[in-house]
Amino acid sequence: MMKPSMLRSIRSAVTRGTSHLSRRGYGTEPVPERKVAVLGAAGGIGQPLSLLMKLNPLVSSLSLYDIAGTPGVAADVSHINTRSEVVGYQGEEQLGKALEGADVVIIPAGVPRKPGMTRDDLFNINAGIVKSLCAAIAKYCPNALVNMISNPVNSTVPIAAEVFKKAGTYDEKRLFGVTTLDVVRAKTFYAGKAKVPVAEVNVPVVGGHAGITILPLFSQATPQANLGDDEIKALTKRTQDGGTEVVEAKAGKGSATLSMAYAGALFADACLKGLNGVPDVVECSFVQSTVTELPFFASKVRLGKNGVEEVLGLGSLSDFEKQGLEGLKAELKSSIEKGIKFANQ
Ligand SMILES: NC(=O)c1ccc[n+]([C@@H]2O[C@H](COP(=O)([O-])OP(=O)(O)OC[C@H]3O[C@@H](n4cnc5c(N)ncnc54)[C@H](O)[C@@H]3O)[C@@H](O)[C@H]2O)c1
Ligand SMILES: O=C(O)C[C@H](O)C(=O)O
Repeated sequence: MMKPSMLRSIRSAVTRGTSHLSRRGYGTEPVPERKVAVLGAAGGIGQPLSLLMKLNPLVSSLSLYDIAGTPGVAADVSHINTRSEVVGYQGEEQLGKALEGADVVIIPAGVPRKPGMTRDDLFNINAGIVKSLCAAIAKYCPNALVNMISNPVNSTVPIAAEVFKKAGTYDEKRLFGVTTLDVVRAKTFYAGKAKVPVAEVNVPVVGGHAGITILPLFSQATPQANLGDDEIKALTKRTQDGGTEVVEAKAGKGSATLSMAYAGALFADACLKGLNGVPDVVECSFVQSTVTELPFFASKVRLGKNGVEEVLGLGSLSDFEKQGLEGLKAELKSSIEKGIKFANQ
């Protein structure tokens, strides 16, 4: 049996590793009540993400929804002695209750890739799942911030926007494609190559969330390191292929789940902090945008009480990054249009 001291050190390691998952920024103020719903909570991402949200002291109510398997996950997670009340909901007839009053809805529902597939190959199944979940969000919690994880993100976010528009609830400030895993990967790979402490590293990642549409801006990485052009090219390629690296290593058993849960928890925490009025919360996300001519684009975004407070520009790019930006536009445009067309059929 695990000793209490060991359990304490695991919990503190989790909290240290996710230092943003803390009351920092609140002083002695009471932390507001916040309901977070996870849709797809019994899945490979959903389970560890539910765990991490249960560890987040900003969450007072944790609503776990899936088409199957939620009672077990909810019972399990609910025994953890942290702030939030946990309720599991299963099946479409319970979706409304799961969503009612939610401040943040995280969506990792849908099928993952197998080796040889692209994220776009998931479109036929996941587009329908996302469409119906977003229709329910429009009905039961139209003011929630929506964190879209389900792939292909480059299309599922435009689908969500169209569903909300049709329902008359669309607010571009409240819809986010979660691209945080790209940032997490870029930071890890850069720190390894530049031999700098990973906790100090920042790298913006812009564009979208698939292959060449993922554009890490290593020219803006901090701390700066003297990496050569070939090293930057290799780091860029590894970041773009990070998802595929995991899909291949899992050899048919799905895609990134644990690192995605971590990234999803980071992003949801940033949304909660923004809602709670913590200043200067900035994360990269795929949002409605005028940064380029494309209607949706990932870039740094300042989060606030209403969701997106400001979509930040790209800053100055290296020639290599300028080329990458031009090179990604056609694919990203077509994925966005595919989502819009599907939602309006
Ligand atoms: N944005 C990113 O960076 C990123 C990273 C990793 C994975 N993903 C994507 O996240 C999705 C989920 O991946 P996973 O590994 O957790 O898959 P998984 O198959 O392990 O889990 C998916 C869960 O969704 C549930 N589900 C299916 N239809 C549903 C519906 N209508 N309502 C509610 N729940 C439903 C399933 O029952 C299952 O529990 C995939 O589309 C994957 O490509 C995105
Ligand atoms: O690669 C995938 O299919 C999952 C996810 O988008 C990832 O980047 O890991």
